[in-house]
Amino acid sequence: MRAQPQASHFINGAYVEDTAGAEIDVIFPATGEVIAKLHSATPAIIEQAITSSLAAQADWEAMTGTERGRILRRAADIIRERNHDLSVLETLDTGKPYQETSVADATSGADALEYFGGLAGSLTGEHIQMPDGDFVYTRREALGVCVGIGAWNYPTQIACWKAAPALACGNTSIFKPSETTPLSALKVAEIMIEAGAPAGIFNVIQGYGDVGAALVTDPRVAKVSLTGSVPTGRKVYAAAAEGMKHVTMELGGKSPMIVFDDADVDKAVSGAILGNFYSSGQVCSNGTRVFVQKGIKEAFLKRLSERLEGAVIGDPLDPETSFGPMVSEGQMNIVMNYIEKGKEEGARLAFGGARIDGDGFYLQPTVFADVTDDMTIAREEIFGPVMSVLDFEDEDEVMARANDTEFGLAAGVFTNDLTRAHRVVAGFEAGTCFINTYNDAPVEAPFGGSKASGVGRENSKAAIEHYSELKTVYVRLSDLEAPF
Ligand SMILES: NC(=O)c1ccc[n+]([C@@H]2O[C@H](COP(=O)([O-])OP(=O)(O)OC[C@H]3O[C@@H](n4cnc5c(N)ncnc54)[C@H](O)[C@@H]3O)[C@@H](O)[C@H]2O)c1
Repeated sequence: MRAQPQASHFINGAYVEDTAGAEIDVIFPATGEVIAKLHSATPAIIEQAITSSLAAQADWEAMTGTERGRILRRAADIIRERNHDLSVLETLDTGKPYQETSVADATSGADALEYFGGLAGSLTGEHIQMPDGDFVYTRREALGVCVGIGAWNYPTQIACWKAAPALACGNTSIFKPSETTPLSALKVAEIMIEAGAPAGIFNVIQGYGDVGAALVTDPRVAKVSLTGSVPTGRKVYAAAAEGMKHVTMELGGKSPMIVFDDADVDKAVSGAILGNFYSSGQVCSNGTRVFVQKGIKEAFLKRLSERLEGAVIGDPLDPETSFGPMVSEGQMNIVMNYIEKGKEEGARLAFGGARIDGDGFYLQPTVFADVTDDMTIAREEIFGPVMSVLDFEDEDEVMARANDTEFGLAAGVFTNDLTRAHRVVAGFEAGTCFINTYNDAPVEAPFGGSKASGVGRENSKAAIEHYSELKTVYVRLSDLEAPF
């Protein structure tokens, strides 16, 4: 199986290569096969990307929002037309089942391009009346060159969630995908040109962390948006602060999901499956600490095990497969270590817990019961298919325990008592909350984290504030006096 792109980078409307850059092997996680070989960006490539992005910015911003929006919406349409091919590529790159990529990856990217394309024509400043005829107006201006740095779990979606609002606001965008999943962002860049985008407004360059760091520290870059882990976020945020750059940080989590004993058990089990095993558990907002009220704990665990037996584990390109491999051997080993820690620290293995034999990086969906708050598996982000089930007695106790974490990305509650549901979400220290559902992330709704899980919001109108700034203009029509 080969998925070799024309070249590693896409700059100024064309594929570009520089074989002097460190090699990047792209591996199909289901088989371990190398499907493409790319090169990390050299300083010369980084320079080309920034120069082209800077050169394109003023003319792009000078277009009307409606014109910019039309191009983004055309790109969305092309992505939808090619959803099958793009989804196959995403599956090869990430190992996620086609059953998922065909509905949640390219389509989610297209949603962002369509939504922000639609908003672009309506972006305005405001008029503020002052006494004696004076007034203030604000101009909503682009920031300049915006850098996006991606994680490997949703490569197309992350590229589009960062590029679409940036471009809608008149910025240009440089995207560095994760070195683990570099393929699909190149396709997005190709499609932008096909949709009529001027060369240079969306450049993609590959590379390891050092390429990301070079982009973040370049004084010509105005804004950095990172999707990645908290440790990387701390480094990138600090480097951006040095240059007083705007940032959006979409980082990791260890989110709680609380199931009260009046909840519909089957729906709660569905929520727990969606919030732990979609994308083989490689989702930042996953509700990996599932607090189940004591009265329904055994019923919940029994139903969960029955439902997990129904997971179809296999070739992710087969549309029947519902559970694929981990993205890489390294990530599989990290998760295996956590599973061992869970056993050592006394959690009860209720389901799975083993690697599946073969060349691919497959793990079983895994559930630990009788987990306590101090266990490593209940404190650290695992980023794999490992659910921790914890017991609780009452609401006050579970709220304190749910919030006792440095993370604050997401949180969910399952209950049939609506008053309690709203009280509980108001008490969650998290940016994105769910009632009787888990992990829905439509483009119309803000998405992001509190506490160590992030800064800023992606999607929705809220993202506009993070990709533009207001210039204030005071206009005096009254007499102007001075003390001397
Ligand atoms: N909140 C969200 O929206 C969201 C979404 C997906 C994933 N994530 C998080 O991402 C993590 C998994 O992804 P990962 O392993 O690719 O994360 P990571 O932090 O290892 O890498 C993220 C990106 O940062 C780059 N990078 C690494 N060091 C850098 C540096 N010093 N300067 C600039 N860039 C640097 C990497 O090359 C990669 O492209 C998990 O913690 C997950 O929760 C968050």
